[in-house]
Amino acid sequence: MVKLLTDEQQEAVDWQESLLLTACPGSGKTRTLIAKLVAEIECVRGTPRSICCITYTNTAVQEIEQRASEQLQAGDERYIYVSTIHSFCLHSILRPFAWLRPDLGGARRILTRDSPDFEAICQYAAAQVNLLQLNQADYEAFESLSVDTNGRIIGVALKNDAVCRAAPYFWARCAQLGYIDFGNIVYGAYLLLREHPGIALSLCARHPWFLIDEFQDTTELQVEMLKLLHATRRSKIFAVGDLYQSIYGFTGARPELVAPFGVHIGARSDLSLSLNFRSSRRIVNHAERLFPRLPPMTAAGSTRDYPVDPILIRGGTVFEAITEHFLPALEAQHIALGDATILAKDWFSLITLARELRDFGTPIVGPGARPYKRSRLFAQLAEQLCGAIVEPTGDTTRQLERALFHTVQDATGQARLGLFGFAGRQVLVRLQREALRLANLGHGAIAWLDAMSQATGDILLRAEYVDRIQSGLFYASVQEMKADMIRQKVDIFNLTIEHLGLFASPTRALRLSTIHYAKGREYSAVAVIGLRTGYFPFKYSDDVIAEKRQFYVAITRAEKLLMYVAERDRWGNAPSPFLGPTGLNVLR
Ligand SMILES: Nc1ncnc2c1ncn2[C@@H]1O[C@H](COP(=O)(O)OP(=O)(O)OP(=O)(O)O)[C@@H](O)[C@H]1O
Repeated sequence: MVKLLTDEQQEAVDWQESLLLTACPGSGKTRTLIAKLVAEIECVRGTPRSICCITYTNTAVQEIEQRASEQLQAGDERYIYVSTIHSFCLHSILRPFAWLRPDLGGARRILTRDSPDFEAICQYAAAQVNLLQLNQADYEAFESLSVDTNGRIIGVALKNDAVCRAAPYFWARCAQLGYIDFGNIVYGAYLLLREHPGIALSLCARHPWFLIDEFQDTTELQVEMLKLLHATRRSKIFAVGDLYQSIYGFTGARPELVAPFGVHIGARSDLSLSLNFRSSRRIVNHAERLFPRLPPMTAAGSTRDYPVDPILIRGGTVFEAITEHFLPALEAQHIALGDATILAKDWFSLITLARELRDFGTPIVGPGARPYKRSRLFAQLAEQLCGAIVEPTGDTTRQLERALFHTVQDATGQARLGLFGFAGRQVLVRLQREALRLANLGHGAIAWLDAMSQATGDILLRAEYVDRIQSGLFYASVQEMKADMIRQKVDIFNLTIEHLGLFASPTRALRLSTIHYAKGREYSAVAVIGLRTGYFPFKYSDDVIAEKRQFYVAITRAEKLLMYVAERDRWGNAPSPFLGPTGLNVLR
């Protein structure tokens, strides 16, 4: 099914040279990108080439693949290659060409926050510089370590002197244990591209177009890589983004690199998408007060005339603001809980609220909502199996397949791609049948978890996806989940299959999330919390405009209802200056 495009979207798709497209919030950036992806297949069909699309997160990759597949002819999937920047660097550059520079670590496992050795590696590196107690911010700084073209540290880690000093030990320890971190994946790929021009030639022979999503959040390293690709003169670049939505400065993103890059590659840059199909006119007006655009952003979607002004709630606690104002407003406007979100600058400000809302009986998803660690081996598959029992959706099989694949990978260290085929479906049918049988016994979620984790081990052992020792890991991880829940003071005997299923199909629950998580998403109703002086923007912030952009991203997620929450804090701080005369002017 071909989606209709506006004239401005169509003009961008039809442009046959490199293009930097500025797109205001809700202007159909993704729709335009997908239309370009599908349109350019015409020039590669029947060849070994494909159109390469690089986007920011795995979720965005899945969304683009899925939405594109609705418009593709049978067999055309092979002509699109959608990937995150890290996956592109790893699979298209580092691994195939690692033999040119084995020291760059192309053959190593990827180190993520969930890797079993992550904390031990950080602690080892920190100890080398006499940092003996690591806090959350230190782990985050290690996790986001990234470098510029000269290998110098950039981004948030720069503000953490101890982590900067510990970084060489961190990288050396990673190498020793056979890991590579995200920062070095991109840096290693850049070095290979720079030192071996043949690599760029081979990539450009394969991909006549590179489509780049969220270009405002690109780093110097990524810009330099694109320049090296463009220098072959064999590929064109279609980059789409919005400078006002650049919120990844902490990973080294530099929106000021966009314009010079456009000039460098001779890209057209006068085209912009200015119709917002997401938000009501009243919400768009607020966004325009924050960052007036040229041409102005205009509400053009079905919610255009929605008659509710954004609301400011001040004083009281966040919990009171949500339960006494936001939830009743959702009910009055007939907005489902699953269509609404509460946004905060960082996830720890959501933890207490999550606990209070859980006790209040409001179904929620997001940080603090899960009473156990998400990384527990059996957690993801258990949630998906429960979701399939409680509320199967059109996407259930696909999500189950993905969960099963990841669970087997975590248990065995092996990527068993066969799980996405017929053999995987057979295992899934067995798992689902057993999950349903056990749920029908009506003994509650804890008994279900115990029995189902053992059954999963047996089914996967019989299908030869795990060995005998690995088959016991699922039950063991359920014991860890139980311990997590007891620590969180959850009444585990009242936990139901519905509770577990909620995390798999969050359409019935209110989502609590950070603004970064919400980027690229849209909700009928949004409450932005923490709008206090000193906190938003942070009183020691050296980049208030970056925080203003973050606030801009938050308010432009809303379609119909927008609520600002300036809760009371113990220092009696006034509401955020973003709400005052220099910002939205909603303070009286
Ligand atoms: N030509 C169009 N006609 C009608 N609706 C459209 C059109 N283009 C996009 N939309 C709708 O507008 C909404 C926003 O689209 P999308 O999420 O792609 O915007 P975006 O530009 O990526 O936004 P943001 O940058 O804020 O994340 C979606 O619901 C989409 O279906």
